[in-house]
Amino acid sequence: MLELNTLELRRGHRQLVTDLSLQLPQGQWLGLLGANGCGKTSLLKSIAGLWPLSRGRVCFAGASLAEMAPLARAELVSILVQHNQPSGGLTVEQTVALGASPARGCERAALEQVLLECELLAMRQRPLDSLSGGQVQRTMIAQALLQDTPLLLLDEPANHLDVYHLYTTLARIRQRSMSVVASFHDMNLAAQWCDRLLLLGEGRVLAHGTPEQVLTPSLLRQAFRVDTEIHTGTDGQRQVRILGAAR
Ligand SMILES: Nc1ncnc2c1ncn2[C@@H]1O[C@H](COP(=O)(O)OP(=O)(O)OP(=O)(O)O)[C@@H](O)[C@H]1O
Repeated sequence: MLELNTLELRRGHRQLVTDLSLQLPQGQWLGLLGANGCGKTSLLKSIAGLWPLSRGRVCFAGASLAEMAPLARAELVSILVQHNQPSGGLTVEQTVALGASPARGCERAALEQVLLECELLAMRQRPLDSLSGGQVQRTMIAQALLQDTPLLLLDEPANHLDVYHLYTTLARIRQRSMSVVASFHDMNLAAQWCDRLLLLGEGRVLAHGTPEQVLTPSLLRQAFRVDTEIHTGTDGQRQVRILGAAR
């Protein structure tokens, strides 16, 4: 179980999140939504212990992540960050292997498995800086999966991925029964994959709940300054159609 207890998050003088408390049961997915600059990446980094909270605690399985030694934390949490710059000369396989647990080392079978899952076997020897954006993204997702942690943080997992690779990658992560906190710009994608959504804006949490509770025209107008129409599919899933800038 991931627990966020009375979190407050700031960047410089700007307050991004205040008084955020929630619990995410093991295996569930929480989607972060909100306009550019509202604090999705900062919140993910704070959960991972990469950016300090101004107040509050993040606990996983009852232990405070910030108070844990970095190696112990790396056994529990992995993070996919945005704007990955391919580092000089490493191949796909070498880059994925960097995700290996320092305690357990790089287990061959686990490495082969994630290369297979992320459909990287055919390009395993290619230098990362020779790949397309989507191929780099799949490599970085494979690196995070090799860590094999119970909590996975994904900053815009959809970046650069075509619809086939996006769907199959998320479906394979789903099969692993990890808890996931992921930021999305596509609200329909978030509604499809997440059990709960957290909508950020105006320096606070605008809403937290199921996709049905969060994806409403009034909340989306407040968060994104757009008018929307919400449909419910035959499978009961929320579908948002953007009508235009709010009038
Ligand atoms: N390294 C930094 N130093 C100072 N301020 C930063 C830094 N990174 C982000 N910020 C600021 O913190 C705020 C939140 O940024 P953050 O990247 O968390 O937003 P976001 O919701 O992920 O945005 P986007 O949708 O554009 O990716 C923004 O105002 C941003 O300018």
